[in-house]
Amino acid sequence: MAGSDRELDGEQRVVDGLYARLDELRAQARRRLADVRRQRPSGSPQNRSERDAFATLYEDRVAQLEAVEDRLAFGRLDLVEGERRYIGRIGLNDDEQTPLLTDWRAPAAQAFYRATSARPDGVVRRRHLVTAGRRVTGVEDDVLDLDAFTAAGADPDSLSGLSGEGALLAALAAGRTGRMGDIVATIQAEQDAIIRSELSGALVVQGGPGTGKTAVALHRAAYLLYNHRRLLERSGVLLVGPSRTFLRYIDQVLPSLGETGVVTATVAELVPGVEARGVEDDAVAAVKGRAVMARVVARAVRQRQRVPAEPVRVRIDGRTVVVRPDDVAAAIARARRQHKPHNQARVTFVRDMLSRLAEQYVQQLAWDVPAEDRAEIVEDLRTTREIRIALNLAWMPLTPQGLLTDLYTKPHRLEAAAPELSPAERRSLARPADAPWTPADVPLLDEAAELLGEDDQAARAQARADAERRTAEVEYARNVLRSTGADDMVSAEVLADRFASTGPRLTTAERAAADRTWAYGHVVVDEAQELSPMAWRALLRRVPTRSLTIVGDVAQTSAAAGAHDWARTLDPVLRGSWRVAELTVNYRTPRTVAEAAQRVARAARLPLTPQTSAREVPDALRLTRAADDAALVPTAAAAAHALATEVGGEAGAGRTAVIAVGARTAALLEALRGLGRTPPTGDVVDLDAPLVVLTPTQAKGLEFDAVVLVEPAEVLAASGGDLYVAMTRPTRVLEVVHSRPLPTGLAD
Ligand SMILES: Nc1ncnc2c1ncn2[C@@H]1O[C@H](COP(=O)(O)OP(=O)(O)OP(=O)(O)O)[C@@H](O)[C@H]1O
Repeated sequence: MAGSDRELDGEQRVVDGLYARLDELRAQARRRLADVRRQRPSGSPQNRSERDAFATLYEDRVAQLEAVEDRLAFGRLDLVEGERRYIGRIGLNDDEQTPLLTDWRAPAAQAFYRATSARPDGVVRRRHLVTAGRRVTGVEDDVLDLDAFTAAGADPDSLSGLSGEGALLAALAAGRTGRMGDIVATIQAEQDAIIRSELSGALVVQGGPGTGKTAVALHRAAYLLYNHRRLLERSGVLLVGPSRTFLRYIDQVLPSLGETGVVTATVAELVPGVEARGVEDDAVAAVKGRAVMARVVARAVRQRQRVPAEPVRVRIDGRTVVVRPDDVAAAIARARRQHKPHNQARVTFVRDMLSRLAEQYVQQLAWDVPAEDRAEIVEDLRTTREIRIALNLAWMPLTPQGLLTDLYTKPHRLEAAAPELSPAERRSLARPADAPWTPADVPLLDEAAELLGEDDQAARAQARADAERRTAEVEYARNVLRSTGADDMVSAEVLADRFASTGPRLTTAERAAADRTWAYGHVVVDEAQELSPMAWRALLRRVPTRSLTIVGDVAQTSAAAGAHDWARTLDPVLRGSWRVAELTVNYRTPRTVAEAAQRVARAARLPLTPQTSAREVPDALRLTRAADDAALVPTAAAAAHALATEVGGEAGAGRTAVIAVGARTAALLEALRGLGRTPPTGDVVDLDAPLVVLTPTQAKGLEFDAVVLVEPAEVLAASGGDLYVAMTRPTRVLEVVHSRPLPTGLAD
């Protein structure tokens, strides 16, 4: 993959020019930032927030230009008409606006990923540039149109080779760092088609382990942000992952692609203000995740709108008013007809009841009551304690937390609300009032929040005032952008958001993350097979446009409430309007390991997507037998210790994971400490560590150079999907340590 010296020199000169331009732009952005910061901090709040908004703008720009340092340019297209086009991480122009480097997401770059010799698309030659820092160390060419290539007088000897695989294989063989990297230089055609698929609608990407689903999802997010900047910058993009550990694993990919504004969350984090730290049995989580729980929550809300059995008599200023059951029933019926959330409809109910009670009161007076006095009577009734209690009992103002706690702590309430659940299932939901929320509670709280709503009178008045102020701010921002020539960097709307003189300056991402009812422009869901029906409902509420990228593998499901079949899971919530794309090449797992994993998966009857392996690694699958159960943990720890040394090398670069069922992890950690290792512990696993101990669920979506899988029969007993996940994490070695017989397929 070297390329002749002359070729390398030529490319070096081009690459030098590109970095020089990058440096120039960085200096320019830094200068502008310094200028803004130098402005006096005094002045009106409007001036101050404007200064802050510009400072953020330039800070973002500096950060973006810093992040693209590595492999700034990685490709070149030679076109039939003689044009040469360099492809890179971002687009660069010179001062005259002549393109120097084409952004990989631009239409003009597409042929770099898609052109083949069967369909060259006007490309004569595609060249991959291999760089180390700013130095060009090699080039690798695919000639797609050999006739045009020689007709143009090019020297076939200048070719480095006719295969396009070198750059890809080099990327795949690189040691793992504990953080996912981008694949922008080596995206493959089937991946590119998914990345560039249109924004609208729900796209499901199904593929076996290691086929690049996560990588593709992240590059698609970057692609959509680039091509629909105005829309998505304001509405935001949400990326949902299975755990905080996973989100940390991928958190550098989007910045390295020049994108920083994406909101990342787990389903457990979707309701602002709710921290779901509780743990519970998967079986209980599965009950909470069932679709029928939507009906249960709705019923629980309706059951808090109650007609009293007996009339309630209240004395007020020497007269008696009666809260009559039939009045309450009529008022409830009227309020319900508005189809508003519970707390908002309650306002109507209370108003209606007070006017009925006021009428009773007035009837008892010997004189005509003018309208203004009537209002006073209503107010007196409203503040009378007994009346307040009677009306609250009929229509209680509720919080989502209050409603759910009531269901979990009062068996009679749950029984009334959830006749669909068996008595044993209902008992399994019982918990003390002060127990922490669990991840499976969050979609239920969200469902409740949706049905309860907030008392929105104050909010509506505020919204009107905000809208007026905002129109003025956008107009002002537009003028500022026009006069400073910065209008290609940010839209007037986004800048106006940052002007907002109230409160601290917030980016779209920050505002979206803090608002339960935020409507995102696009949502990307990774490891989507784990989501329960209730989690899907919570998620879809956040994308009214149904513009989604859903990536996952129904063979890797471990959650009992998760999906084993996309149609069964998605049809009820997306009404059949979704499309599927498949990925079929495993770029991670060595062939022997991938094949063993597929045999095991087939034996466990998992819904497998066929795949081929891009990697051949000798001695990748190792089997180690421990004498008996007592020897299992010490043997596994010793194997992990040795493997970590083997793949870690001198620089300690490689990553090793020990994967075992939860009941084994404490003993494994202990044994490793005994060997002088210090594997990290805690909720969010530190993936920078050279050696970690994980359960299959924690390992989901991650990858390591080497994996020690402890007692696969145990993992299989918990879930076939778990074993499939655990076996497909390594890029170089899978060492299986067992004392019990191996599951079918593993050793064949
Ligand atoms: N085109 C590519 N070029 C280079 N590396 C790639 C390419 N596609 C995928 N990879 C690498 O393959 C590995 C697996 O990718 P990724 O984690 O996205 O797979 P996945 O399908 O999400 O796997 P899983 O289902 O196991 O979570 C990653 O290291 C990724 O960088």
